[in-house]
Amino acid sequence: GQKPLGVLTLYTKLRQDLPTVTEDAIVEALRRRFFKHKIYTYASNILVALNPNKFLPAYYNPKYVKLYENQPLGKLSPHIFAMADLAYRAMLNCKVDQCMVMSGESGSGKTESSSYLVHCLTALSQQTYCSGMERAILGASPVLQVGNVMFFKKKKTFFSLLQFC
Ligand SMILES: Nc1ncnc2c1ncn2[C@@H]1O[C@H](COP(=O)(O)OP(=O)(O)OP(=O)(O)O)[C@@H](O)[C@H]1O
Repeated sequence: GQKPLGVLTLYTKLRQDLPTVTEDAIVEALRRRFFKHKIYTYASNILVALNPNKFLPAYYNPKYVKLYENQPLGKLSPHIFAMADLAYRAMLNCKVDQCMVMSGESGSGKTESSSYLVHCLTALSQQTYCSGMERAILGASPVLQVGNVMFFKKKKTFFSLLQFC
């Protein structure tokens, strides 16, 4: 296969896309992408999501959960499912609680993005590699939302999605 994009390559790619890193250059790069209906952009391992204010079916086809599964960040085009997969895999591999923080002004899409993350995490956790026992535990531990924090449980590790504006 294809050589995965490492952090260095990603950085080089960013440098190519943004020869001068100023606020104007960043906004302009995001604007150019937005007009091509590309609402997701990586800044290193952070995902910047722009609110398209309309449903973009091309992004959320369920097959993309599978496509982004277990892929190094940056190999495929930026996507919220890639972030879900990254955190999910870190939880499974390192057996350490994971926390995803979503920050943005009111109306920027935090709640909407949370539901895409929940959708993807739920799908990932129902994959066939889950043992029957894990599935039983998952089934008994539905996602819990307390205020702006959503919790998932998988074995002894917790998942939380935090939102703030
Ligand atoms: N990825 C997206 N695709 C389609 N529509 C979106 C997306 N993100 C946001 N929206 C639209 O923008 C609206 C506002 O988004 P959302 O409610 O998620 O904002 P928020 O950041 O949670 O706001 P608040 O902080 O006020 O709760 C949504 O109701 C939805 O119509």
